[in-house]
Amino acid sequence: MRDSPNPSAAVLITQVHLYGEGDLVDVLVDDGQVADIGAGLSAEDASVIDGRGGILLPGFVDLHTHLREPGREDTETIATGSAAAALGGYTAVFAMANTDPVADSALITDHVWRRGQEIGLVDVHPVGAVTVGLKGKQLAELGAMASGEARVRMFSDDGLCVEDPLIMRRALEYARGLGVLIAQHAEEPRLTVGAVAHEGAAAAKLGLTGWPRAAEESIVARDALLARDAGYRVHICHASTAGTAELVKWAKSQGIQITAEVTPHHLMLDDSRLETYDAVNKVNPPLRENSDVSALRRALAEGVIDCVATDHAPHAAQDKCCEFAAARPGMLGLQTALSIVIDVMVKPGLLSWRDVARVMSERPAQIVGLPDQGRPIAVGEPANLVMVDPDVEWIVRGDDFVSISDNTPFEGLTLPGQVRMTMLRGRVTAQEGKVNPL
Ligand SMILES: NC(=O)N[C@@H](CC(=O)O)C(=O)O
Ligand SMILES: [Zn+2]
Ligand SMILES: [Zn+2]
Repeated sequence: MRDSPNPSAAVLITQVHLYGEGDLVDVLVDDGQVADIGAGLSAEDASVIDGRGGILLPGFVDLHTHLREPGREDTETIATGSAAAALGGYTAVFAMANTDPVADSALITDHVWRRGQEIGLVDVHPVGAVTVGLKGKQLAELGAMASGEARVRMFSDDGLCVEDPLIMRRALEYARGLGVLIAQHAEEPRLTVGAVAHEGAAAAKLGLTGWPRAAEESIVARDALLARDAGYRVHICHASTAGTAELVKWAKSQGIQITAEVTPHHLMLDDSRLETYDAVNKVNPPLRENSDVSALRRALAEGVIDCVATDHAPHAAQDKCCEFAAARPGMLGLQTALSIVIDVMVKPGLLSWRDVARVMSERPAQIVGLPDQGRPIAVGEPANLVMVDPDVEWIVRGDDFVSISDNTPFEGLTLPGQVRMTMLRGRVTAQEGKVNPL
């Protein structure tokens, strides 16, 4: 575990419900750790944060984010993405490798890690590419990235699928030797040539080329079998169909080591959104049908899908405000993820607050093997925390986000729940909507 660069002063968080449960308590944080928990605590030198009955959870861990640095700093940087993460309640994010240049060497992955630490708002863990240049032909130097300063623990060609089954098989075998995670963007490219939207009635009516469910599900099934034979784990990025949930359930029932994430947008939106031809709704995998949305919610509630990951994908206005087919896929997620989860999962009773801690913090930390994140809120544990006011409602305005880009599909929506404070190793990184840089 890494030490905090400047161990912070003591902080007393008063009047919070741990995991939204039980009586109100105070939590004393000192030297980067939870030092005491109880009613009516006092501490001479501590700064006090009035919890006002808020909910205290372990800081969120995002297994899937795009920060666009290096290469597209006009759309997001490690600094602005870190700020968005802290404001969203995150204490660790995994930055995907599809940058320019691609993060397929320790030179790049170490740079991303160091830059994240300099900014100090969230631990930015670089994801290494599985193949050189994301080209799918030759394995990247996974070992060199894993043993670099960033200690890369997750590899993915996200944006593209590791399409060749032999390369995927080799990747899993190497990953097993290194103890790292392979995360697959499941898309059989021969089935998605020219595809821009979910293959269904909505796309047919609008004349948009369809991305069939089978393009995702065939890779999920294949990779489950490859993981079985490798005797090693595989992680499925952004599950988007009912069939993917069924396949993951089946694979788990066979003892196959498979895990899966779902995005907030796939938990809330469906392809009825396409009608406006507004490319803010264009994303990979595409928004599916209402029946898929329901199945994904159920699968997350039941633990078939392990966690929520944002797939935060900033894009410039000129890459979004254009013809639907020409627009880039992807949408912002870091600053809306919690509120969407509250709206579609907590409010209808599908998840408790303790479950929110599980799907947004504990499971992702376990899946990727982060020892200091997703820990219980208990004395002696690292103080990576988020405090939430579940009752406040707010209106989404892309312009208000700290991200450089503003491509949110939730523009104008009233959402519940606000992050009041985020803390990384005892240091407040965001409070009442403001970030607190080092
Ligand atoms: N999700 C997306 O639609 N886009 C992602 C790539 C990806 O996650 O596949 C991006 O990098 O913009
Ligand atoms: Zn992807
Ligand atoms: Zn992605």
